[in-house]
Amino acid sequence: MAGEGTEHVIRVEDVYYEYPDGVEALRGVSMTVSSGEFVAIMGENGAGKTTLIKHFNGVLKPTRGRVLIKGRDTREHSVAGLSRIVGLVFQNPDHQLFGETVYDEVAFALRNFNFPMEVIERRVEWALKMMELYRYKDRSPYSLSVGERKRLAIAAVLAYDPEIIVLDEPTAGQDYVQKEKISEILNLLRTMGKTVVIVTHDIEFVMEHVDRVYLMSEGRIIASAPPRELFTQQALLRRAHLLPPQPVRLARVLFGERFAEYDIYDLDGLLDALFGGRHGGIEGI
Ligand SMILES: Nc1ncnc2c1ncn2[C@@H]1O[C@H](COP(=O)(O)OP(=O)(O)OP(=O)(O)O)[C@@H](O)[C@H]1O
Repeated sequence: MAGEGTEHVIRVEDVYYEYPDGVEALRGVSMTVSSGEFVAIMGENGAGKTTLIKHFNGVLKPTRGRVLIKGRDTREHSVAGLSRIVGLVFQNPDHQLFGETVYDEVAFALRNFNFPMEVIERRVEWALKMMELYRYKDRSPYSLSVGERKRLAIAAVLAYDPEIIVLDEPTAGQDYVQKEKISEILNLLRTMGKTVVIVTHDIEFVMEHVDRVYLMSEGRIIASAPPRELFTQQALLRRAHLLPPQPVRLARVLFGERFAEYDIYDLDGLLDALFGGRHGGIEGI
């Protein structure tokens, strides 16, 4: 986790955003993300999560308030310039497919950012292999499945190596094996010192990967806390239409009032409480 005094690479200051048709999607949002931090933004459908992250590369500019990316006010910088620092993978991968082939798709940003040819080749091959798409490199992106297209959009961002990576619903539509793959990528990004923001409804994924959760509801941030603190607070979760992780819910049923005495946030914690460490861990299940 990034320590105190670490540089805030994302700083959102009292931001309001109103869509042209009058929908007020953000209502006074303030938040920060430190360098190297992994943060999740969670909340009910329509809470404003996607609207918020679209402010990080300047696709949307605040109606009121300001967004600073590494100190740069997004209103004074181009989307292209900000995108070099912030790689954003949209919820719907089709919104960011441009290339005729899978290879071109990943090479697109690298060419735009004028990387040398040999670097482009190396990076594209690396990113496609990471996302297990290399064998499709000559195919049209539109011939891929939805899950594969999502991984292609992630590969395209990984390839040009931005400092901040923002993923909108990365695990949606991915099977168990590919979800593990995305987990591996996140672990790798952590060792590389990247800053990562994930928008997701996937509580288990959040428990595994993030340092801090910003909980949103109706265009506002209603809480900011490490996942373990947040996921035991039922009233807050209910406001954001989230359920605690299943092991936490089961532990409440099993242990009632004594629940708080145990260290239960995931399945391993529950198994420890039940069997005192005499179990094979969740891998055996
Ligand atoms: N282009 C748009 N024009 C008008 N209103 C919009 C537009 N995009 C989003 N909204 C509205 O803004 C609000 C916030 O939407 P947003 O997509 O940011 O929510 P979200 O938290 O990402 O939701 P979800 O979990 O469903 O993806 C919603 O009321 C939505 O209907």
